[in-house]
Amino acid sequence: MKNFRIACLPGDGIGLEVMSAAQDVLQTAAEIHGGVVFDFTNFPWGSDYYVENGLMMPEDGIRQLKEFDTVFLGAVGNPKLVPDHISLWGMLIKIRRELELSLNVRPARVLRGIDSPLHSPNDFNFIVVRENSEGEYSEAGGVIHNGPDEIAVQNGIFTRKATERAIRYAFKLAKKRGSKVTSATKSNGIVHSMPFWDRIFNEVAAEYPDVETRSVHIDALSAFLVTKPETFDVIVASNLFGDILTDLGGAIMGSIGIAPSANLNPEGKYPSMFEPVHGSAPDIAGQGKANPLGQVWTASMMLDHLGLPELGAAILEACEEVTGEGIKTPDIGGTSSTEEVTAAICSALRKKADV
Ligand SMILES: NC(=O)c1ccc[n+]([C@@H]2O[C@H](COP(=O)([O-])OP(=O)(O)OC[C@H]3O[C@@H](n4cnc5c(N)ncnc54)[C@H](O)[C@@H]3O)[C@@H](O)[C@H]2O)c1
Ligand SMILES: O=C(O)C[C@@H](O)C(=O)O
Ligand SMILES: [K+]
Ligand SMILES: [Mn+2]
Repeated sequence: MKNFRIACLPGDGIGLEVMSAAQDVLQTAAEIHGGVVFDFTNFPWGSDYYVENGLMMPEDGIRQLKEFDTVFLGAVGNPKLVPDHISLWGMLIKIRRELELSLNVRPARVLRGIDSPLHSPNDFNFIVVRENSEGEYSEAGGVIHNGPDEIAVQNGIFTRKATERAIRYAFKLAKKRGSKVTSATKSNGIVHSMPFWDRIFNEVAAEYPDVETRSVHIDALSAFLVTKPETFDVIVASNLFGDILTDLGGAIMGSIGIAPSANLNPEGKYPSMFEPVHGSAPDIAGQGKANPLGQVWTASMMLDHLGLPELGAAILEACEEVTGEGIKTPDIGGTSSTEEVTAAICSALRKKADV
């Protein structure tokens, strides 16, 4: 029996609902496999924890997470209780930084039975590699003076090391997937960091002459993801651009509630963290309407990472069987609840074990 220790951080809002769903699916996957155990430890960190303790997670929280094989997170944020920049930087971004999760990998593709809002989605299948440690997400800056003289300064940080790491990972991924890399730039408007980004992209591209490359300004790239998403394979983007492109990726799949992500520590020095792209969705929290597919697909990516790719693939196939049968939450045009979709995925998985 192989035992995997998984630190689970449901977080806030629908994070709790989709986490419980994904844990049920993972337990079912372990049952049908027969040779693995997923040992979940749930941590109650998040906005409610903040109200009680003045922190999103305990002082030694990062040290606790380092003891696990992976971290599995739902969503963080409850703007009624805690300002969003405090909740995000106090937990999600803190974990990304302190566990050195410098890459955020976010696929988007057409899933069976889910209608894209696009007229001709043409079976797109792309993956965004988001630089996850710096860029536009930076603490460098501040606010000075008051009243009409008040000034806010926010500096973007682009290091050669992190830029090159993200771009190189994108090329390695493209070699595996067999096709091309698109770089998200904005070197016409952002005059220092983006020409620097382009220069490093071109340097790395020169080492991969057999991979087709192009640089596209982020504004045009956003439009192309709507008009011809099937022309993209791997897209590499800075932290903010990658953030925006991946909600767009979710939207063209049918809902941002479907999109998964892996926050990777590329050297394996610390555990990697897996979380869906979406947030805590306060508008639907507690109503049983949350789409569990983003968290469940994220679980499938986590199994790939843990060396169980067949089990990961079985989970994703089970999801597509269920959506193919029309068992879906309201965000993708269905009438089923989170629990009904989850139960259907678990029973589709059990059926696989019977054959
Ligand atoms: N990684 C994260 O934990 C993360 C990501 C984004 C936003 N947030 C936080 O979440 C809170 C809400 O942010 P937001 O409203 O901008 O983004 P959001 O992703 O929470 O919600 C945007 C819209 O998508 C819908 N949606 C999202 N996930 C869904 C799902 N699984 N099923 C069905 N519908 C779903 C919501 O109902 C809402 O209408 C804020 O506090 C924000 O900071 C956290
Ligand atoms: O990185 C962020 O800004 C938080 C959230 O929007 C995300 O995409 O993970
Ligand atoms: K999330
Ligand atoms: Mn986002």
